[in-house]
Amino acid sequence: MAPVKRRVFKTKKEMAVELAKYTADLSSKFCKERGIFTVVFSGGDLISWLWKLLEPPYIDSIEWSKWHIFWVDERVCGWDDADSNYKLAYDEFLSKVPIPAENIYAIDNGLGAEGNAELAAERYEECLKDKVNQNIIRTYKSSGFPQFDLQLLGMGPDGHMASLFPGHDQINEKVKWVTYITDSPKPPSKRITFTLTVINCASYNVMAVCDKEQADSVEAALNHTKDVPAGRLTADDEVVWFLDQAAASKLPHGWCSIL
Ligand SMILES: O=C(O)[C@H](O)[C@@H](O)[C@H](O)[C@H](O)COP(=O)(O)O
Repeated sequence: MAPVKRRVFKTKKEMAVELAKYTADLSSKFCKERGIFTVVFSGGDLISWLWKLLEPPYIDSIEWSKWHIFWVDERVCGWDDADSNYKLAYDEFLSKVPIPAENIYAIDNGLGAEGNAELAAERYEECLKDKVNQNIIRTYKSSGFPQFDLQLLGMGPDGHMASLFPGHDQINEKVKWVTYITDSPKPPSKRITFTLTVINCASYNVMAVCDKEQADSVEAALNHTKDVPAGRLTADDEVVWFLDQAAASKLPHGWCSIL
């Protein structure tokens, strides 16, 4: 199994600087190896921690035209809705980098606006299958499941990741690539989400978490003291938890290096 690493930073700023370096290094590796870099975003605070990529040297050196963007989860709404993860990423990040519009794979706008979670999940899974057939997304070994190069994830205070919530059944889905929830404890209630199998097939998984509200769940996930969805995160090559000191504050002393 891939190693699970933890990196703890004094400030969110230091974390963002290292997160940018980590992402840029992987971009350069995959662009060189395959000429394509598949990146999966989550919603929440994660997007705001990508600001360093928008500055030199990264803004000028990253091969943006080779990036392909997907979402690990999305709220079931239209693209212009204030809840939309696509809108958040577009406004704060995607509108500021030259990634071709055709390389950005958002939820179906019409189904989102209609609030049709089930069909929106099916349509997003079809989109992923299409990109596998076009060799844009790789597949994981012989499983046929999609394998993304890098997923940038966040975790809620209850230990959820993507839209896989504690005590909800979506985490047990083994066949589908994308599923849906209509009673999400975190608003809005309707969401689509990658399944755990798909999430764990990724080559590199980053879990970025800040603030003390998440500290108990960080401890539970990393020490496996309680079964929270984020505690089940693995990857093919590497999982790295990027934490600020507050989020890491419940971990045993000396367990993490403070950078
Ligand atoms: O659509 C969403 O709400 C997100 O994708 C969700 O899974 C998020 O990553 C976590 O809830 C952490 O969110 P925060 O970073 O805002 O705490």
